Amino acid sequence: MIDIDFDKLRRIGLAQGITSRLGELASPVPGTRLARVTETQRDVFTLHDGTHELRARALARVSEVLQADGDALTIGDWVLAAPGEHGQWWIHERIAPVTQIARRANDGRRQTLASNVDTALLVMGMDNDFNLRRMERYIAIVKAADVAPVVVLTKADIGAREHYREMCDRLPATIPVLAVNGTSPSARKELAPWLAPGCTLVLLGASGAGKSTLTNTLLASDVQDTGEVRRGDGRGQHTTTARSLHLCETGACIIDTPGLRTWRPDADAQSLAATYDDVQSFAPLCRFRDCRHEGEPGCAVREHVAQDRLVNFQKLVRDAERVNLTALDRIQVRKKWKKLHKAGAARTRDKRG
Ligand SMILES: Nc1nc2c(ncn2[C@@H]2O[C@H](COP(=O)(O)OP(=O)(O)OP(=O)(O)O)[C@@H](O)[C@H]2O)c(=O)[nH]1
Ligand SMILES: [Zn+2]
Repeated sequence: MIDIDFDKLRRIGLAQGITSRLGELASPVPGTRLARVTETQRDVFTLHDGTHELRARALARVSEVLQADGDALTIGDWVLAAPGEHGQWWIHERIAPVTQIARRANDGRRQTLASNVDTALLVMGMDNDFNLRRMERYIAIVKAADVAPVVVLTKADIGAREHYREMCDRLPATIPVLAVNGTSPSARKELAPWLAPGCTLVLLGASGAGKSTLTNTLLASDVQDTGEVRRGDGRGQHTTTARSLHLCETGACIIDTPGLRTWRPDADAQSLAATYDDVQSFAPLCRFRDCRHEGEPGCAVREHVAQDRLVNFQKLVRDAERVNLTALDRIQVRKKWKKLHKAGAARTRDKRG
């Protein structure tokens, strides 16, 4: 039997996708408990089971299997854990995440950022840090991971308000854009539609963009609004002791991440291209079916999509293609050489024979 308290776990974001995966497990270890990873520190993990925080390590086979796939235990993951002999908890299984945001490090290794996330708050200041192209990259990366993007422009109180207009003009209307003062409680009201109970959000953006400020504002209990003072010991209701995955008053889970200015997408060119709704919807109207939207006549995409946005789109896709191609190319080249070598050896044999 696995120990699962659904009501309590729903409070820390347990959703249908994970429960059905749990039912599909071949042979779950008896006596294990379902819990969520709320903090990672090298090989020690903080888990939450809906009531308590647990400190755990992963069994070697769990980390090895994940590592072989370029995967790793990540904040937001759901795991099955059991106590060992000395009060130490062990992670016996990781439930395959429904969504996962990852990036490629410069050496090509995959780094996971957050698992089982519904919404990504893409945080950018309306100050010197403002950059339309970088925001478009963020959007493509999270959409390719099936996570819904919300653009949150911070420093509305001190930044250049026209940046808000620029962003709205640039992006398709399907992507929500907010301008907030992250230091003000009003930000909580503006973000309320994404803070429903059981939803998990991750904040992504460059260092100094205002992620931690916004997280703190979203986490603070609004005493004036509810007329209530925080209850309990801060566990379960408020995971105040956890640094990375926090429980918001509204019932949403919030993951704060370290600053990431740019990151290489962990997605192929095709899935990245598919995230540009506007390009995808106009492309069928181009005169040529294989239009690259690079100057062909009768191009509907060039007619409707802002030029700089299109240039950025093409760069993103080309970059992703190049990464794919180099890996593939290497295999192709190796195959070709092997073939030539074999043919050469066979010819030599024929001549001699
Ligand atoms: N006036 C104003 N200041 C803000 C706002 N958001 C953030 N700041 C300030 O900007 C600075 C950086 O904010 P942080 O929240 O630490 O930024 P961060 O994205 O968490 O940065 P890292 O933790 O390095 O990734 C702090 O001095 C904040 O007080 C805002 O909406 N208005
Ligand atoms: Zn075209």
